[in-house]
Amino acid sequence: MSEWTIGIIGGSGLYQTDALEEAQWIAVDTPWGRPSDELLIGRIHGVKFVFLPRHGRSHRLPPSDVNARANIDALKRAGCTDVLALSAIGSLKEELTPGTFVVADQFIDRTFARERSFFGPGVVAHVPMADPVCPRLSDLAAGAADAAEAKVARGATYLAMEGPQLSTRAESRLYRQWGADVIGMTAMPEARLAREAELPYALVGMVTDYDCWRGDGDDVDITDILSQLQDNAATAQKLIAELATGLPKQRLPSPIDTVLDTALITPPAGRDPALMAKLDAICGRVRSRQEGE
Ligand SMILES: CSC[C@H]1O[C@H](OP(=O)(O)O)[C@H](O)[C@@H]1O
Ligand SMILES: Nc1ncnc2[nH]cnc12
Repeated sequence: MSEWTIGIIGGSGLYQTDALEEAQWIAVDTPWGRPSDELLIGRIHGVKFVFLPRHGRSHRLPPSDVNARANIDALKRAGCTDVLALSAIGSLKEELTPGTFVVADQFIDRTFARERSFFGPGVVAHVPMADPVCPRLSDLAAGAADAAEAKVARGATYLAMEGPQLSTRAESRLYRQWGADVIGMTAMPEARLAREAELPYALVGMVTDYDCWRGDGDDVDITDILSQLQDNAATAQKLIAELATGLPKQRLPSPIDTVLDTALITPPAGRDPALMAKLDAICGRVRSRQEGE
């Protein structure tokens, strides 16, 4: 058993959090480049939290330019044990009304212009993604959203699009036929990279709009999104504080903590030392375990 350190990735509208005590912004560099911003590190009820605004504090990074590898590496390097992502999303279902907090459990990845793995020539790993989120953290996040008095929907398929433009009506309707419930631009490859970094990941999407599938003359418009974002962000601040209150005192291990034990298939002798050095935060645990064998 060990302590929790919770990484929070704040999406559009969520650029800092007031919930942290003794909070400090700390600059972190990574072998993958700079994360979106400095990390805001502090405690809530004694639990360490590390907050990172996904688009930067001044929202200067569009979705395709968010360096998700640097963000996940920085959170791992800062000692995070688990990562909760908070995101603005469009709804593809009538019942998922604006303001609903949706705890995603599946993803469809339609992104195409992003680095999606820490691994590559010289070090090969194939992590399982059948269940892309951590059920324990998702439950805790859903409980925290309830406690923050949000309308909560548990279990949803999030379609990640490249953006930055919003969908055409035909795309929006196609995604509904595919079974997607909500749409956004950032959860992929973030969730994949968290898994490669052995970080249990959960995503709470906060509905800002109905996208454009309804075709009722009330299509998504950025002004509406921004106004709903502000309401959602106020509830998200409460969610973060409630998450700290609801965490079990000690953190039991998760199977995700050790996923590279079987997923990393290049044997130690065949690994490229330069890439292994770059992977120090991501698979330092496996390396020291295997080299000690
Ligand atoms: C301004 S709405 C579009 C923008 O918001 C979402 O980002 P995030 O997931 O970081 O909240 C969405 O995916 C788009 O990037
Ligand atoms: N309709 C939408 N499409 C993609 N990303 C979004 N983020 C918020 N609303 C969205």
